[in-house]
Amino acid sequence: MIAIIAAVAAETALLRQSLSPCEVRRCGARELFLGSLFDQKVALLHSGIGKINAASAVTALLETFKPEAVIVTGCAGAYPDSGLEVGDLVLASEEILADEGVLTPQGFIDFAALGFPLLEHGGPLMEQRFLADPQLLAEALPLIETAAIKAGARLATGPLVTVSTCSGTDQAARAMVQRTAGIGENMEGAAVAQICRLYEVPFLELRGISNRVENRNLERWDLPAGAKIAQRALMAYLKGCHPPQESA
Ligand SMILES: O=C(O)c1cccc(C(=O)CC[C@H]2O[C@@H](n3cnc4c(=O)[nH]cnc43)[C@H](O)[C@@H]2O)c1
Repeated sequence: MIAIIAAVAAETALLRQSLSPCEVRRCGARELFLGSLFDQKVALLHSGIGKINAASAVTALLETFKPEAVIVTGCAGAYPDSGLEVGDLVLASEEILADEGVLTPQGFIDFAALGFPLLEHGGPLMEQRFLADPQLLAEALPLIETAAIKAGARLATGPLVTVSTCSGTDQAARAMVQRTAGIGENMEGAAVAQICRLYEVPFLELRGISNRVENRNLERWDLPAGAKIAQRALMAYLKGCHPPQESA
């Protein structure tokens, strides 16, 4: 089974239309949609926006199921100089927890530099970056590249940054790029990646660009366009990838 997590229902409407059958079950405090998509068994969950919702949703899921992979989807903002525009695609090479640290007169100090582990699993994890599963990423890249070309969209692969306070100024966006080398920003990905690491479940993240990260101007945002391209590309991936081995 492949688990798909998005923040809100609008980010999975197309996926749910194609899900057959579409059985609705409880998963902790949330609804879980179970069915098949292109011969892949899929469990689909809406976490709600932000890291707390995302961590709680994926924890409830992984306490009940042992999926072969967890894929995060939805919208993201494109950082300056990423080459990405609204309607493009981003596949995360890694996820970065960008808020956890201390802002000092000398700049931001992350938890690793402070000496606090964010995760104790097989020893302390002294970093706040979580890699996408290399095998999933290698399989997904060509399939999503093809989907992007068909849709006339660009695809970029690189670090995605997870924040609680979104960057609503050009200055904040540039500072975040300088600090993280990220190509885009979201509010859930790193939380899901951290919990996947804890449960040793492969993690992948594919998002559609809904906005540039810049001086806040909602007239330039297009959340439906970001959600649509991400779902189209995710469907192309599910259609083309090998069904995962069922775990015992
Ligand atoms: O009203 C605003 O200025 C505003 C700023 C950032 C995010 C929002 C949302 O409504 C969050 C939507 C949802 O989509 C992801 N997302 C999309 N663009 C961004 C972004 O530039 N920075 C952070 N997250 C973004 C996020 O994962 C949320 O789930 C509104």
